[in-house]
Amino acid sequence: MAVPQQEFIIAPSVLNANFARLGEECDTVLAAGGDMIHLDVMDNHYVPNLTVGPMVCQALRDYGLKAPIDVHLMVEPVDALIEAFAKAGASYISFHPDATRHLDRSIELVRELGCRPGLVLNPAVPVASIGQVLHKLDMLLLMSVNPGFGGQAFVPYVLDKLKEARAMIDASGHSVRLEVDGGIKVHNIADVAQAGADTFVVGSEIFSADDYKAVIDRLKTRLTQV
Ligand SMILES: O=C(CO)[C@H](O)[C@H](O)COP(=O)(O)O
Repeated sequence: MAVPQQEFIIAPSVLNANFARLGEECDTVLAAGGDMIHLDVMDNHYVPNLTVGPMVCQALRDYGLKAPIDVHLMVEPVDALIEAFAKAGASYISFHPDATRHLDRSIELVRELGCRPGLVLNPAVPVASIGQVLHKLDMLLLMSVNPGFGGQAFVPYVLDKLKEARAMIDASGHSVRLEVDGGIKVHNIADVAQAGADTFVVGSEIFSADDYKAVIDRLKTRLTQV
């Protein structure tokens, strides 16, 4: 049974935000039309960069952030940080299958802790590799850059992976969001949506602009044309 196309969601990645005033940056980007905050957690081990831990997620909740927080764990191993981010107010918690020894158990852990589980596939990892656990997910995130840094160019072959993932999700009959992350811009978001994505992580395109609302309006206008 096919699942109808879900509404489009823009998830601004705060990787390129001004971390000295992160709470205000989140307020501004949400007021500008962002739907949820995407938080990139990097450990200088799974990826060659180091960002934030659960304290920052908790600080955003304490600051008053009500929007969903979409946590992308680029860490290895994952289970201890799944627990810490669940306690710190994460909404979605997504991680990479190759960062845990017990994939099914880690997915269950996210669910047991009251969060929405997601899996993240790097560009070269086949979509079919997570077929057995697709029904357990709320999110499948396809990386369209090699993870670790904002501002990289979209990897073109991920368009075909999105089509494959969309077909797999629709055929499964389960409601799984199909998120894409890396190199999403005004000029390519429509093609990426056409390929099947419904949730778009956008970092530098928004945070390098003076007017976040103008960029998000342009992204959403492109989506209305799909
Ligand atoms: O996860 C990421 C990198 O690992 C970032 O979320 C992603 O790259 C978004 O930034 P941009 O839109 O600038 O590509």
